Amino acid sequence: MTVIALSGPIGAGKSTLTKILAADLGSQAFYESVEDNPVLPLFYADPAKYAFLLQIYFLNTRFRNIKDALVADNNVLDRSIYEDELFFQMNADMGRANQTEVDIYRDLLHNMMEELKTLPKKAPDLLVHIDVSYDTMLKRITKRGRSFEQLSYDPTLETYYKTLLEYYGPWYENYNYSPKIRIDGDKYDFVESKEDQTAVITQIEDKLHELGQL
Ligand SMILES: Nc1ncnc2c1ncn2[C@@H]1O[C@H](COP(=O)(O)OP(=O)(O)O)[C@@H](O)[C@H]1O
Ligand SMILES: Nc1nc2c(ncn2[C@H]2C[C@H](O)[C@@H](COP(=O)(O)O)O2)c(=O)[nH]1
Repeated sequence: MTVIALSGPIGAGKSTLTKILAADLGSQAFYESVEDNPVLPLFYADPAKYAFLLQIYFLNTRFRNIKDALVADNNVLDRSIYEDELFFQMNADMGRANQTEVDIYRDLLHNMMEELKTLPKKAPDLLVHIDVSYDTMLKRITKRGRSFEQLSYDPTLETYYKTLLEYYGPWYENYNYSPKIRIDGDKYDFVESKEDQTAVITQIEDKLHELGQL
């Protein structure tokens, strides 16, 4: 039983690599709630009003995903729960949540994380982190085309995305819930190039071999 979690900024390629990796390993893919997420468009329209609600929504849906993924065989999760606090901290630092909301959210998150310790597997076996530059991130957000994520929808998203990248660097360095591997998302086009796709899969499989998980 091997559980892999993807991490990385918006548009890094997590969902795409989750699909590729799950197909390659014969695992089940677990995606975060985006298309069916009723709060996400509200958040992008009015971040200060909906930051807390969106965070609670993601926490709830991700926790359900994790409970399913950590008890079944061979799964790939398209974002780790460990990134949730990064998002909320950043939004709070940008003035979109107050200290009471931050304190309540943290308490709830840590309370729920305690529950994970009772599961057969307490953390993923491997975190696969996709690193991207701002230019790559923006190119992919544009390519995917969700209207409310576009700079034309809200030009202040440029600052939001650049700040997000600044939070991700230290987050990845400090991440220690499981072994981890960094994929160069600028270098590898695992959508258009079969060769790049193979190179990325090989890096991940080599790491799984090294860990005795494959
Ligand atoms: N390595 C890559 N090279 C080129 N395009 C990519 C790559 N990874 C993802 N994409 C494209 O970028 C967009 C965002 O990818 P997605 O997997 O949805 O990102 P995430 O789940 O991290 O937000 C999609 O249109 C996808 O086809
Ligand atoms: N404020 C938050 N936004 C979040 C969180 N997790 C995801 N998201 C947003 C970012 C994207 O617009 C969308 C999907 O994320 P992808 O990286 O998969 O494109 O949801 C969060 O915890 N807080």
